[in-house]
Amino acid sequence: MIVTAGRVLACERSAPPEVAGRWEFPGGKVEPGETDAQALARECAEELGVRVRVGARIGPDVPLAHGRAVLRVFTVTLLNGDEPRALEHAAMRWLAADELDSVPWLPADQPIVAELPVLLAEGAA
Ligand SMILES: Nc1nc2c([nH]c(=O)n2[C@H]2C[C@H](O)[C@@H](COP(=O)(O)OP(=O)(O)OP(=O)(O)O)O2)c(=O)[nH]1
Repeated sequence: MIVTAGRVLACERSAPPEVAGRWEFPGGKVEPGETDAQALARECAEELGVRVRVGARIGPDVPLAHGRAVLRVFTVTLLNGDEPRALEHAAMRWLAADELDSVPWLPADQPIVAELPVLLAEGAA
């Protein structure tokens, strides 16, 4: 989860068809031999073209529908003034706390998104 000036970066999936058009936090699967933080930093570079420092975990681990993995979200800080670009997503938006419901999040994200207004108010980044 990337937060800048009280807004969280939401990304629209372009594929596969069953989840295209749904919104998510940038990230992806942990590869063998990677830590969670290494995987997240790699995915941020691949998907957004940014360098990041991975911070604290937020929200619960949410089991994914297929039951073989969990969704785990961390705060990350952008490094060196890097600005995210949607290299693999259909679109990207910076959402304020009162705009979180303006996009259709993936189902697994909803318990985490529900905690964001409090985290944003606390200045999580
Ligand atoms: N990155 C991300 N994935 C999410 C979120 N919510 C959610 O249900 N998912 C699911 C979608 C996918 O089934 C899985 C992440 O897989 P992915 O396809 O993004 O992973 P990846 O980048 O490694 O892709 P690939 O190499 O397997 O093609 O987690 C979310 O907020 N962010």
